[in-house]
Amino acid sequence: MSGINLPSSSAEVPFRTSEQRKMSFSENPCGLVGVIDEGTKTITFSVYTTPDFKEIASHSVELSIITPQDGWYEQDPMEMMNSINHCAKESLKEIEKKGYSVSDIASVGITNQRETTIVWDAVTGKPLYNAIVWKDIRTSTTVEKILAKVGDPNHFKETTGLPISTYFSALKIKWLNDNVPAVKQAIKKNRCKAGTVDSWIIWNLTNGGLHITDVTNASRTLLMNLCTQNWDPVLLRTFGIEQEMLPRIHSCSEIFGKVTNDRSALQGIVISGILGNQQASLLGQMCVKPGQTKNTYRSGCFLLCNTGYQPVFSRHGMLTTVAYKLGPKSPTVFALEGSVSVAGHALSWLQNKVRLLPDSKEAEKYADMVPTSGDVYFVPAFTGLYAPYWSQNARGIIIGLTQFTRKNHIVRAALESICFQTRDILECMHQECGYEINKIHADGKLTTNNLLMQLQADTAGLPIFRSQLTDSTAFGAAMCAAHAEGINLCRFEPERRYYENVHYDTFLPTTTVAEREERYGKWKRAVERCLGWVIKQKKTKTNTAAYHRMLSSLPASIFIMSSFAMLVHSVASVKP
Ligand SMILES: Nc1ncnc2c1ncn2[C@@H]1O[C@H](COP(=O)(O)OP(=O)(O)O)[C@@H](O)[C@H]1O
Ligand SMILES: O=P(O)(O)OC[C@H](O)CO
Repeated sequence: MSGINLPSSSAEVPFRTSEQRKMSFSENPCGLVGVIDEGTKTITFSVYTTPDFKEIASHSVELSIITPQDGWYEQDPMEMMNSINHCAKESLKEIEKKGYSVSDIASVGITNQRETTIVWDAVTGKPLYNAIVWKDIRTSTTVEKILAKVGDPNHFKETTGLPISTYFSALKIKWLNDNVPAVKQAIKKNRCKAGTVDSWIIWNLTNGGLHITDVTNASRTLLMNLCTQNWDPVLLRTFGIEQEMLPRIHSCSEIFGKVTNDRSALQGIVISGILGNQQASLLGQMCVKPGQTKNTYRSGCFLLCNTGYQPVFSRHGMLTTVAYKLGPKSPTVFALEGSVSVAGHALSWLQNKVRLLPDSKEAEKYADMVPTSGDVYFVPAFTGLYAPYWSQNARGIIIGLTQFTRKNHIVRAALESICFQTRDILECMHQECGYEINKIHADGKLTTNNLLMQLQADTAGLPIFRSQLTDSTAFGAAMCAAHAEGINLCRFEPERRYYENVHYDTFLPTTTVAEREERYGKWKRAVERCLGWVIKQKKTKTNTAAYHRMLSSLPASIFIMSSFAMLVHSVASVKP
């Protein structure tokens, strides 16, 4: 099957004849596709039929998050693998009830939370540390040091499309190398492997046979050159990372290999798709033409605008990222992305930490009990703010409280914060890519919240098209896997899927321009107040060690002065 030159959706590829279909289906007559969706909060395994992509089974479990210190987010890589296996087993039971068997699954696609970084021992296959999750900010001191040297947060932007931020994998690998002796040792012995979650999953499924990633995940590391789509030697040197540690970069859709791990429920199945989860939902939403835009509302919120074959470099805080590359010989399609680190996570916080909500699923009910947020604004900058601010020193704020404020107002303000953050992105996106963004395709669990969708339309002044597909991310990954040359289970048919199969609920704006601008102006004032809140990073155990290492390289007089300052600090922190 020839590669399909998306996004020019008119680049037609002939339908397979029934003879060809029989041939390619000879091994797997039912042509099912499985998807591992490893999100920050939830792991799901689902199974789709082809070529109509009906979901016939799905099983999810929540993944624990470990927060050893404020701003640190970790996950257990072994729990990830066990959960994936559990979900796969449960889904396989479901398909068996429907008359299928595991051998009907022709291939499996993987989509994952991006930037989250894992290092492991190539010999034992064991993780050398917990996964450091994308929103973790332990590397903020390193970021500050790099910024002090290079001056410009966009120093690597032309090469990578990304600003220097705690968000990206390079900083996390550097931290692991600098702070975890087991990692340092493994690197010395040439046994250390590193990667994003997709690489870890594939390494495990193939018993260490494959150490690979795809171009979308690699484009989120701050180590990949967007032009060559390979690891950049200058960046590797800058972060002190050996190329041997890193996976080989592939396209998103090709036959990578088979699951060989005999403990995996997926043993014997071909792996033919890898895609970061936000790129997968861009595909799943059929945003395949330049200018088409989607926003996914999950723990975070990620708005991507397809910019076609040319990377567009942002001057206003958007990221330039690879959207997809559907085969080794297919062209690379790029996107501009506005990333919001806290969306649904704000609701989880209201539920689990401050207990204003019994369940984030009930946010709509609670927020709907009041007609407005009562002029309360909630900026959930728990670990700083991502796009377009990129401020690691911002912290959360709830402002505008009066004696009349009820918890319902705060819940409503949390929903509005998701909408205002999206508006922040839209403001810049339009200036950057020049496309008239006249509607947004919305997906993700949070979009079941009708009030959120209406508030989004009212805040952005744009119609929101909510996909009725249960999961655009998994759907995008399923299409990507089924499209791979040699698997040939589907032809990527944006037009047909768009108009015939996927249905949308539409939410139209009900506010006037003046109302929108007034409220948005207040949001911007609230944001201003939370920027730069953190003046000095708190010293942690580990960065105290790094601090001492740094001190040992300074002249003695400075050392004495610094030690005196630390002593004063520790005396001051002793409680009476
Ligand atoms: N039905 C729902 N209504 C509103 N919010 C929801 C609902 N279900 C989940 N959420 C929110 O969505 C977020 C998690 O979505 P999920 O898709 O599981 O995340 P992830 O992509 O991080 O794995 C949570 O932060 C939770 O607050
Ligand atoms: O797991 P999600 O849906 O919050 O997505 C996380 C993103 O991929 C992080 O960049």
